[in-house]
Amino acid sequence: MTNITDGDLLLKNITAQAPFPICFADLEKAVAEKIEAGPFGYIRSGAGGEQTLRNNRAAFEKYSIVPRFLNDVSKVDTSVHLFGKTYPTPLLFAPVGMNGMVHDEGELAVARAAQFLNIPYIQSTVSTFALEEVALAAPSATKWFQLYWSTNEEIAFSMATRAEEAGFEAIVLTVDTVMLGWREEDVRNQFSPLKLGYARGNYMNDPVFTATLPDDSFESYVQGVLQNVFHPTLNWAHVRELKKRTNLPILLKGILHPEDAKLAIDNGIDGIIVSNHGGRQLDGVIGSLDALPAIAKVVHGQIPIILDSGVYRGMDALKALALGADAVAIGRPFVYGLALEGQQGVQKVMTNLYDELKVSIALAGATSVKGLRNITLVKQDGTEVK
Ligand SMILES: Cc1cc2nc3c(=O)[nH]c(=O)nc-3n(C[C@H](O)[C@H](O)[C@H](O)COP(=O)(O)O)c2cc1C
Ligand SMILES: O=C(O)C(=O)c1ccccc1
Repeated sequence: MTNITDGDLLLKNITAQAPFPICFADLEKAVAEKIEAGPFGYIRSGAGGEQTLRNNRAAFEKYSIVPRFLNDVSKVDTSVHLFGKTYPTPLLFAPVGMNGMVHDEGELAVARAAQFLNIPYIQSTVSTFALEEVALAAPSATKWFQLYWSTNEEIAFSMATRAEEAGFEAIVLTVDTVMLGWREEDVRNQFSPLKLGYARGNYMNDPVFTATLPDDSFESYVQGVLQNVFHPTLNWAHVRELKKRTNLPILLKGILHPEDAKLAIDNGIDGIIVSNHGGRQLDGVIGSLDALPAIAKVVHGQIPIILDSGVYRGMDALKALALGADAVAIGRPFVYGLALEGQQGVQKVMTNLYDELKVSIALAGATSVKGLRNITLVKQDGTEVK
């Protein structure tokens, strides 16, 4: 429970000694000026002509909040309950690979920020640091492991087992990246972080993976990762097999169709992440927020729904929560914070999102995350959507 009468949540940003970018556009601009075009383009861009990337933002802009007043909103409860634990805020760290591209401490810095803020951290398969290193760096953070299936599926099972042994509390199987999207900006910049070795963290120390390599040269590792990380055969039978091989709850990340959400429930999946991978996979795809209402209808509270792709403000989070998400995951914003100021930068970005969310919930006339479901949203044309 946050007491909103504590003071002006914005003031600490105004009196800050060293100003820090306050919104997504400012963050992006600052990072563009700080890091090289290759890594910056890799992080910023979407696939193809970036229609999906634009759809994500357009979807948020299409919905308007119709606030209610004269409720006492002095106390706002932003807490959320997920898989048996309560967190102070409905925000999560989306899995983002290869953090070593923008900061030497990479995922370690992000996981430490997650621990400090008590926000669940989802570590990517293609991280610069190994999951065991992250577990050591942030032992009390809630950690989930994002799994990319492997062509050699024993590698996938090995990683899932390692995650469980290292104290990770859920497996997030990403289903939208069976091959890499058509990323034109990376062609322009002639940039591949995979080829530079930024994705080796979890592979280097995997006994099943290393046993498949001809030698321990850098080139063999990189080739091994490339051969395994893309896995176009992935299907529901693999999901069922994974369920047998792990005791952890499984979430599917990248669900956009209500039928797939239904199949996830039918297959005993524990949660879904409505996402189009931040517009980085198939171009021309529905904005994730636009996909949410139909999915929320089918899921009907049976399993938690997390949404990502384009949540760049507290007010965006509010809209997703009002339309049926239980929590939202943040991608690029925290990566930009990491690039600018490491762990401190990640904390500043997430704290600003959280503070803006608190202010927005209160100003919309609600006093809790659940209460947002009663807030009226209208679409651009004025039609009431809920
Ligand atoms: C640089 C970068 C790397 C990513 N790597 C992964 C990954 O390894 N696994 C994954 O499931 N999603 C990955 N994603 C997608 C994010 O988890 C998330 O879906 C997306 O960033 C959300 O959109 P947003 O950046 O607009 O917040 C990556 C995104 C970015 C920007
Ligand atoms: O860049 C990404 O979005 C991503 O998810 C990914 C997937 C496989 C290998 C490297 C990155």
